[in-house]
Amino acid sequence: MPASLTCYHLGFGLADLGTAPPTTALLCGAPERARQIALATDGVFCIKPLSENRGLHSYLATLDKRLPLLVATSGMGAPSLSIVVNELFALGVRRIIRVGTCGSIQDHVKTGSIVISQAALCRQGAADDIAPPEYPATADPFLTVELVTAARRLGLDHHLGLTASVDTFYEGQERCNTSANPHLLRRLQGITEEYRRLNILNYEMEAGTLFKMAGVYGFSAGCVCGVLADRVAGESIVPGRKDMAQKNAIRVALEALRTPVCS
Ligand SMILES: O=P(O)(O)O[C@H]1O[C@H](CO)[C@@H](O)[C@H]1O
Ligand SMILES: O=c1cc[nH]c(=O)[nH]1
Repeated sequence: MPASLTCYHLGFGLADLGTAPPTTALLCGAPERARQIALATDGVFCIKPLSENRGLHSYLATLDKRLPLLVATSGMGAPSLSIVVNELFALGVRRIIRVGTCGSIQDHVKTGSIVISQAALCRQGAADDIAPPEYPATADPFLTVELVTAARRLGLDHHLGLTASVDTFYEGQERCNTSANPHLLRRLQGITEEYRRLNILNYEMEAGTLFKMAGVYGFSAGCVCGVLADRVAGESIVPGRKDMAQKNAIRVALEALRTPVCS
């Protein structure tokens, strides 16, 4: 990509990334989480905010003044993530860790803990524009080992397993009591129980498409999410769990980058 070009959606280009452009990105659904990582996390030094175009807050940073890091926002859902990831790849990013939040659908996966996704059941329309539905949505195994090792080292309650990535927070995750739409399509009624029996751990809305893009484009992707909803007990976000869940997901991602065991 020519240095003079600005990515249309991200709102910055290679010329903004200095002489050693980051090849690693942390990608959050929420702009506040990107801001928190870049501006209020031990060991992360923000070189400069890059853009807030369309609410996609991005920062140029380093980890421990050593590893160049892009901290970016994907927005919610796969269509937005696909645009952001496409443009990050064009800028030379080759390793992406999604640092997200999720809802647990298993009794043993408690709120406040974290889930590291080894692969995703990808029920996402955007991903079908990139690869066929049956194309595997898998995380980079080495990066995933780094995330699990980091969680262990930090002594955090964590789970490694399968994630369901879907397009909607309400209908697609079988919410009808807390949704403005109480009518669920027949094919979605009972879907959470079905996924539970398939040993899927959690619901979120981006990992599957990220993993498929990683396979097709040729980059390394991982995903760590803090659990803030207990979908065995109910539909709502559990108050008071969000901060800890997010903080733990951030800690795991940074620790994985800090102390790699696979390379
Ligand atoms: O907290 P983030 O990273 O946005 O992730 C989760 O939260 C959003 C829904 O509330 C979706 O984007 C879902 O994947
Ligand atoms: O239940 C949840 C919580 C966060 N994000 C989701 O997609 N679902």
